[in-house]
Amino acid sequence: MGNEEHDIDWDELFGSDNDEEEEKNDIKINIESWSCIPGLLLARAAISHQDQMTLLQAIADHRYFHDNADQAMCFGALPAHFSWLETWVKTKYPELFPQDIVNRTPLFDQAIINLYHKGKGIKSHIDLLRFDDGILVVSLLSSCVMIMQKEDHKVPLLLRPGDVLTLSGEARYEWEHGIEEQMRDYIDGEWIERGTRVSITLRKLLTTS
Ligand SMILES: O=C(O)CCC(=O)C(=O)O
Ligand SMILES: [Fe+2]
Repeated sequence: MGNEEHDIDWDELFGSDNDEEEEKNDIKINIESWSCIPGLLLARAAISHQDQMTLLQAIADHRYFHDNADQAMCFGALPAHFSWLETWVKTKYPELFPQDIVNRTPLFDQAIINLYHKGKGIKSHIDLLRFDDGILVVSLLSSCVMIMQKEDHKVPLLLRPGDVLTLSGEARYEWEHGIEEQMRDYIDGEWIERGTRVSITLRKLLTTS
């Protein structure tokens, strides 16, 4: 009997410090990058389901999309329901930006909340140069395919609810990003039906001194 007790693998039952290490590594494995687009990173399923719901609830409570608007903006100190994302990046996902960006304070002082009804998109563009380097996009509610484009080189990215996309350097300044107007997206041999999508884009205005 006593011997059996010694056979129990307590680490397997209750986890060990090593498991915690592995979990941390898992998070890093979930960040995708594209060698052809330096500065583009995609943290998969980075926002918990609960945090996604809390963000959506805040967006509903603050009536960002009142009067049929499909876009709203916040400037200056971000409201608490978005500003936690700054601490979240700095503490949980600092590798999403180069160090000089992640260390700046504030990391972001502008938010755009976009509502895409099914089938809607956004024209291919590079974000205005009055915004600094380092842009973060949270996807909520529905998947869609975003197209990264530089000259005739197009790279499709599947964005799912809870994914966090970051753009810096080449990805921010040299590649356009856009979302086609279509009801469904074809990617990796699969059709993915669109629904209503909400995104939160966080940026930092350039300081003009
Ligand atoms: O909705 C998105 O995923 C991107 C939004 C965007 O590119 C922008 O507002 O500049
Ligand atoms: Fe953009």
